Amino acid sequence: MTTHTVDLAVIGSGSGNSLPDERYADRSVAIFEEGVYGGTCLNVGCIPTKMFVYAAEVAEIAADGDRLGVHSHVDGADWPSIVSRVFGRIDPISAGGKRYRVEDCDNITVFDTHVRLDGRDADGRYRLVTADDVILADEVVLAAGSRASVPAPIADSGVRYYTNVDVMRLETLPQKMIILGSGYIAAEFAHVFGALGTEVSIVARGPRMLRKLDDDISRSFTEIAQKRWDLHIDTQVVGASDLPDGGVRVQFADGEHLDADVLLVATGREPNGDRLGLETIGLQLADDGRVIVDAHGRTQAEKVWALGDVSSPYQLKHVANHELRVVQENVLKGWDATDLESFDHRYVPAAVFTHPQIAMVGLTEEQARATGRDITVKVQAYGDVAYGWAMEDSTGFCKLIAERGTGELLGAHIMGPQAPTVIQPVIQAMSFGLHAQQMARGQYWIHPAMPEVLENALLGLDI
Ligand SMILES: Cc1cc2nc3c(=O)[nH]c(=O)nc-3n(C[C@H](O)[C@H](O)[C@H](O)COP(=O)(O)OP(=O)(O)OC[C@H]3O[C@@H](n4cnc5c(N)ncnc54)[C@H](O)[C@@H]3O)c2cc1C
Ligand SMILES: NC(=O)c1ccc[n+]([C@@H]2O[C@H](COP(=O)([O-])OP(=O)(O)OC[C@H]3O[C@@H](n4cnc5c(N)ncnc54)[C@H](O)[C@@H]3O)[C@@H](O)[C@H]2O)c1
Repeated sequence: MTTHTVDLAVIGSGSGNSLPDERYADRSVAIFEEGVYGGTCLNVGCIPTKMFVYAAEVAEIAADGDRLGVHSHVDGADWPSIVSRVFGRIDPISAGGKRYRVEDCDNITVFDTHVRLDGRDADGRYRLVTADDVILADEVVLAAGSRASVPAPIADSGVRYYTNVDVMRLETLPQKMIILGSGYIAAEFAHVFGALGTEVSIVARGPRMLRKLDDDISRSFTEIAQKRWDLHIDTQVVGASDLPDGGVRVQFADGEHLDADVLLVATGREPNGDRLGLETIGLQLADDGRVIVDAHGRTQAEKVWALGDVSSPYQLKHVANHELRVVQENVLKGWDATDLESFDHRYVPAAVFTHPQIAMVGLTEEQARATGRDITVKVQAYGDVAYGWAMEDSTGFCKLIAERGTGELLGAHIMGPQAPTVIQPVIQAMSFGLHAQQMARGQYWIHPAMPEVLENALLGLDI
């Protein structure tokens, strides 16, 4: 065992990798990464999925051409070439990021291994232990992310299953895929594989897909999903077995089963705090497994900070990055500084890059009603504004929720083409306190562009 002493230890190279910027040049820093350098978003999350999503989108548009008088069709997808294009672009970014830290940053040491905490030494420094090294650190940042959670009937069955980590590197496009789960990851991969030619079955334990979203979105999306994919709702999985042809069988509680070439598990993600030895420094986890932090990113152990999926209520990259910026400032200011920066979780937006695309910010209608405030709701169809009408869109809509009287915007939920882009002005309005009337009439809206769906929704609110 070799012992090293550093000022700061960072566990996780996702958002954590960005922490030591030039202002940290006079501090010695250890970065620990047990997986691929750069973390989930870059390697197995946001970035590769959206590269596949874009390819799927191109296939969708081509397949839809005839409806508009453009004779186009999809001859099939060259899956191996898509995979090699996607990872041919991503893998060098990961390798380059690691090389930069190892070769160009004199104050930084990268340990490419699992690490866990092991109490404190006699001087109060934190002990971090790997298979070969002991690292003593004055300060620690937990940025260890989350991992796919696999339900017991699948984990215990011993079948070969895939998660976001390996499904994007399949050698061939499966003919049939079962996706277990009906949240973000299920909706995005169903779109990707379905559009590229796989027969997709989705197994949802509840009555609808995307159940955490606003009811109108969840209900409408489920109706669309039922037409596009083989959707099994209210279905409990009790086991699984390998088939002689290399496929997999998933067994349901009602005695029915489904067979496919590939099983993708997309049933939520659990924070990695349980694998960090936090009990040795007196830290307990919240009931949902998150590391508990205050508004400044401080845990209950002095000079141990946390950010991103390991501690955040939002498992989103833009939130992990925001929390990183807050903790980055705060570590420089010092644990007891009176002017620490705070996390801003007031208006966290999110998007599901499925088909049609979905985006939201603020409260759902149900949550808004539960506040007891007098609310007004407007649902504006894409097809009733010029560009949506030109596209002959028949399913898209924008739902706005505001307070009657003040016009304060409380929530926005959009399903339709470019929803994650169309929603951005509402995020801005809510973040800067712009109310519905000012937002609708205090600016021009380019005609006939898609955001007119937002303008019309604002004007339709009964304030
Ligand atoms: C398929 C998928 C698609 C997604 N798409 C989007 C999207 O479109 N938009 C969006 O906003 N979010 C998306 N997300 C969520 C987003 O990827 C995460 O919220 C974000 O990456 C979390 O960043 P992080 O830095 O907290 O953790 P991570 O990026 O997961 O980094 C943590 C790192 O810590 C390492 N680690 C953990 N424990 C240890 C240990 N004990 N020792 C050493 N190393 C350790 C891990 O190997 C990991 O690399 C997606 C997630 C998935 C799975
Ligand atoms: N576009 C994006 O921003 C994006 C994309 C993908 C993932 N993510 C992030 O990653 C997180 C994880 O994604 P996800 O889709 O795995 O989680 P999710 O929370 O969105 O959905 C989990 C799904 O699994 C189901 N489920 C949970 N336990 C189950 C069990 N035991 N048996 C059967 N079904 C079960 C739930 O009912 C739900 O449908 C998301 O919450 C999101 O924060 C974001």
